Amino acid sequence: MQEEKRVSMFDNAVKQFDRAASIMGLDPNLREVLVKPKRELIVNFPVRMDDGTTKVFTGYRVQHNMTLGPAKGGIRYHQNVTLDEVKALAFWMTWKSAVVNIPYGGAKGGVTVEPSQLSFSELERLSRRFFYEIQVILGEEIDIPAPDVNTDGQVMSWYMDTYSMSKGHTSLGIVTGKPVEIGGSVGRTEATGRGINICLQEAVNYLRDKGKLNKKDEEITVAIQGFGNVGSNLALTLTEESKMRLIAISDVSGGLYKEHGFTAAEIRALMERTKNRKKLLLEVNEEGYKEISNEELLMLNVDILSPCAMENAITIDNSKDIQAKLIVEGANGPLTPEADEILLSKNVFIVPDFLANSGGVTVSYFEWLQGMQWDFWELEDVRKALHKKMTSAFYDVIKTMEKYEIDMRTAAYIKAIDRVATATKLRGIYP
Ligand SMILES: NC(=O)C1=CN([C@@H]2O[C@H](COP(=O)(O)OP(=O)(O)OC[C@H]3O[C@@H](n4cnc5c(N)ncnc54)[C@H](O)[C@@H]3O)[C@@H](O)[C@H]2O)C=CC1
Ligand SMILES: O=C(O)CCC(=O)C(=O)O
Repeated sequence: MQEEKRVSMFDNAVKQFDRAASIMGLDPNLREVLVKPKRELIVNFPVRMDDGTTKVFTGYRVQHNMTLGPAKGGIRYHQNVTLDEVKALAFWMTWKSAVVNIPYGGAKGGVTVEPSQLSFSELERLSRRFFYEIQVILGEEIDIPAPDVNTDGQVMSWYMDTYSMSKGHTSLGIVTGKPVEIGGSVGRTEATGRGINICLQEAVNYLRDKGKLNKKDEEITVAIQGFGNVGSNLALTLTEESKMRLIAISDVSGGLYKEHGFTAAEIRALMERTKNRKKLLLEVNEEGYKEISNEELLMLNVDILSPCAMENAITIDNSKDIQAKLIVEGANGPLTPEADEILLSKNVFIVPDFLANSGGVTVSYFEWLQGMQWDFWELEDVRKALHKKMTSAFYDVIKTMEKYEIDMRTAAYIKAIDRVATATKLRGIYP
């Protein structure tokens, strides 16, 4: 595990790309162009703390590729954020936008900070100052941030306000994931989880059609790691819209197990109680739930596992003990390449992260369209459009997978690389 952690996340991501590039016979000159990030910005910026002292924080914004349209991707606040991590996440954003066929490139940002150590007003000062610092490379048609780990609608509101103050007018298109009251889109908060559930349901349909899963929905068990924006909204859509049994959930504080499955009402209540980053286990102590650790959750005897927390949750060490037959990756990069290989060799069907979690950026795109036109959609229309985009991307990738007889991650790369490579060639590699 130590060995794996020292490996660069960006290098690991490039290994995935290279596998697809070699299968599709990508021109090596194009490979050079498509792998390297276009811009990498590092900012060290001061924040006044409540006790009157000043702390200097480090933040990043990486724009990986902008061929198909403006760069797009979230900003995370976490103590482990590094340039290498942000580069990998920006890289995946390029292929995410391309695979779901929206006119965006890829970017990502982050600040190295443990946000639970900040007061509300320190968080606001940090957010405003960071956004102001990276504004030099942002713009409504250049690079549009969004929420990621430990950032939310409130942080997006401060970003939008900071940018708008410097422009002298309200700029709705500069950031997505805003609250609906200030130009956000209905359906954005739930979008990533809802999109993962669409992929999960389609993967089950596909495996049933192929005779690889012979269970009714009622007999299918699911475990979800992570109960933040992504994991909790997946839990909610799954329990509301299918008969599958969600038997385990978890967050950083640990997990909860319920043999007969959580109901949608229970998930709603847990979401309400864990609002504002309160921890699942510290908030819940009723009977009926059994406490389990995150490691135990991953190894449960379930049909479907969805890691929706952080990267590298499943490694060379624990992958051998995973019993799920279907993994739908909600987080970005939850499997190390070694774990991926081990699970594929055990015939586990893996729906890759940048396809499965592309519902968030898809509804961000809808939000951006609405904001740029000052014209807003109904929830039903957002959900319908999301469903159409996700199912069409899912089956595009399935067709590619069957054509080359490869795994779904490599197929998703081939589909996405092909789109960006075609656009790059049409525009000209050496403008
Ligand atoms: N928010 C979004 O729209 C999107 C997020 N993602 C990815 O999904 C993942 C989760 O993001 P969000 O839900 O937005 O973040 P969040 O900050 O809302 O929630 C993160 C969750 O993971 C849990 N967690 C953190 N460290 C953990 C650990 N070591 N073990 C178990 N649980 C742990 C937290 O307690 C929390 O429940 C990240 O990989 C993110 O990049 C991907 C696509 C879009
Ligand atoms: O909504 C967006 O623009 C991007 C969300 C994100 O950061 C991701 O999909 O990883």
